[in-house]
Amino acid sequence: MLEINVEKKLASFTFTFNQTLSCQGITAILGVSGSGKSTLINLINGLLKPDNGFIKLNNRLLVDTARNQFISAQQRRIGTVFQDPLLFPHYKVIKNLTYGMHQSMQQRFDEIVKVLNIRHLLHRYPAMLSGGEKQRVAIGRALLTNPQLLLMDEPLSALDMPRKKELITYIQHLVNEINIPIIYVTHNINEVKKLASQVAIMDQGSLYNYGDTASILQCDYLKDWL
Ligand SMILES: Nc1ncnc2c1ncn2[C@@H]1O[C@H](COP(=O)(O)OP(=O)(O)OP(=O)(O)O)[C@@H](O)[C@H]1O
Repeated sequence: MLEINVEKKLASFTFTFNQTLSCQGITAILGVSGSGKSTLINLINGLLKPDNGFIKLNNRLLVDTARNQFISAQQRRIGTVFQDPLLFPHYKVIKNLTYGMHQSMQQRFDEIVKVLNIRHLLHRYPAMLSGGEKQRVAIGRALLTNPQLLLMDEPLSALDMPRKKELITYIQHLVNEINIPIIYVTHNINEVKKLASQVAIMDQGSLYNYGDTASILQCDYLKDWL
């Protein structure tokens, strides 16, 4: 469970978000460009500090401005997968995967490599991978840090349509087989339909609506998106 009650002044508005996310399966954060989706992700993973408020993950305080408490990004036990996979170019895939691996994940290495279908890539350098393969390695690297929560910020946006479809299948496997809660940022409603159990709609820096996918897809706001 992720409890969020934060404010942050941005260039064109003050970002506000006050909602507890159950984090069962995949929670999509949906909104147009500039609505504050990445700001939310970066407040959760500790790359940004709120001006006011708190965030708690499974009852663990990550930040609380009233108590002057701020847990660093490295200590949050949250993995983030960005639009750009950002692998170390001079390390082979295997070293990219094991670089920040948590000790407890050694016995799950094979399982994660299998789910993401990256075993045949382990001894290649990132330059020898396609965009979709790089993104699968980036997801594997994030999972091997043993996070309690995985954040994905538009992970498909740099990929062509066949690769998008392929990666969606792998993300679905993660939820079923690795059993990790995922917060998934997108402005693509088809990705929401395929992946998400819950959806939060962001609009001009505020939470517009939050609920299970079937009911949120009915809301007036999304009429023009369908
Ligand atoms: N560090 C910052 N300081 C001030 N303003 C910011 C900062 N980061 C983003 N903004 C502004 O805040 C607003 C929300 O940006 P954000 O990147 O969170 O939106 P987004 O929904 O993720 O957009 P996109 O889909 O284009 O990535 C934008 O108007 C942006 O210009």
